[in-house]
Amino acid sequence: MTRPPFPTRIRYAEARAILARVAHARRMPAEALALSRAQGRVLAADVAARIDVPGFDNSAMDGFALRHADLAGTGPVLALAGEQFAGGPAAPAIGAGECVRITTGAPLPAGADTVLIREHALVEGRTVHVLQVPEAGRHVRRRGEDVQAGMSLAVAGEVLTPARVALLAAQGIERVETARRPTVALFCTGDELVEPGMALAPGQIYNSNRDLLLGLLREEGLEPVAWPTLPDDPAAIESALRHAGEAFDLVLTCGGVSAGEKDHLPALLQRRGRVHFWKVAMRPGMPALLADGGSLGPALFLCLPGNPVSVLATTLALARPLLDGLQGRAPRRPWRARLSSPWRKTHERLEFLRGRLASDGDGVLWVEPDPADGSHRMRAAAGADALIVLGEGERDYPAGSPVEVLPY
Ligand SMILES: Nc1nc2c(c(=O)[nH]1)N[C@H]1C(S)=C(S)[C@@H](COP(=O)(O)OP(=O)(O)OC[C@H]3O[C@@H](n4cnc5c(N)ncnc54)[C@H](O)[C@@H]3O)O[C@H]1N2
Ligand code: MOO
Repeated sequence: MTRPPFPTRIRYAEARAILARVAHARRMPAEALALSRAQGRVLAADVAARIDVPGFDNSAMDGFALRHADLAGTGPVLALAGEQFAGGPAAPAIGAGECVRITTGAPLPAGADTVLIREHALVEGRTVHVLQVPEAGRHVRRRGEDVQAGMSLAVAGEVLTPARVALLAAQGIERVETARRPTVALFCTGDELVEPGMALAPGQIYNSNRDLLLGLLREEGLEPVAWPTLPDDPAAIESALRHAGEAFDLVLTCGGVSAGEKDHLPALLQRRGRVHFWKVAMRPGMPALLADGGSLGPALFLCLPGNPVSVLATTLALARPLLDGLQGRAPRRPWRARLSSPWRKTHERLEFLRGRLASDGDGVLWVEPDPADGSHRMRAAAGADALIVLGEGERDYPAGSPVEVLPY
């Protein structure tokens, strides 16, 4: 048997390295987006602060701005000299023995250095009795206390979470450079597939991978386009993939990528494209294939196996790193948990087992592996909320073993 001219039966780490290299070479271009539409995007350029925040010393509470030096002695009394509301006209500077009524966020009047909260004051006409003396500087938010102009606020590769969007909005920034999102065409293949809502003939099954893939990709913020299900017919597959290959950044297929007589994708991509790898030593998900489209078009092709749990595992373990890489996203933080039950791993490949996460009263994260580990057993995957990654090789994992988990 001649060796194929591409990596095959490779280790998962090697597949990740190839995905990273291919993604780097196909980086999405940056596009400037209105900040209000940028949530969830990957930043394509660093952002530095333009202004100090707070922009001026201001009150953290509703109450009275005063000079702390005036509070010496017992039962201090101050003269109410004016008012300073947030966004209102500036109050005059306060002099000795005076205070100014102030609201939260209002600039501290000149001369004031401390705020007395409303609840600790008794007001009689223009006189304010101080019931409880605050520490010097209390309830004052200093200019630049949170952000100083020039400091780094966000760096390329970070995802714009709502909090990061708000941080940039507080700078008056209205446009940001983000990585364009890859466009994704989605194909399910197989003569046995019937869409939900139709009647099943003998030997047919419902297409469940389409909704699984649409959901997983939408959770990544993508807007995948599902194409009609493909029959196990080489000419029909070639024609559809060529159309998608011309129009999308990524063509994602599921099914028809293994060793069967009806598995046409590997031959097609070897003939018309350039295969980066086929078959990764992982379970489930072994038959996954990555290729450049070649004469099928400029798209990248990632072909996932058809078994539903394999789709879940390969999407999280292969497609997601690829999509992250295409957008220049910084590596995600790994999650670890302890196995609630022992597990005996009896095969060589890297395992992506289904498990359910729960944290205990001590704040330790545990994961309960589901013994229903067949790659067709979607009920176990649906009852779980994480994939448990177990290293290569046979091994006994006692209860309590720390393991990496991919929550979903
Ligand atoms: N001789 C070998 N047989 C198989 C191998 C192998 O290496 N040598 N690999 C096995 C592994 S591992 C997997 S995973 C599957 C993957 O096969 P394919 O990618 O070719 O997928 P299909 O054969 O088309 O389908 C597999 C399975 O999944 C069902 N399926 C497919 N699409 C959908 C869908 N959209 N929704 C729900 N279910 C779907 C399909 O009916 C099959 O039952 O191959 C093993 N065999
Ligand atoms: O790799 Mo297959 O996905 O084990 O069932």
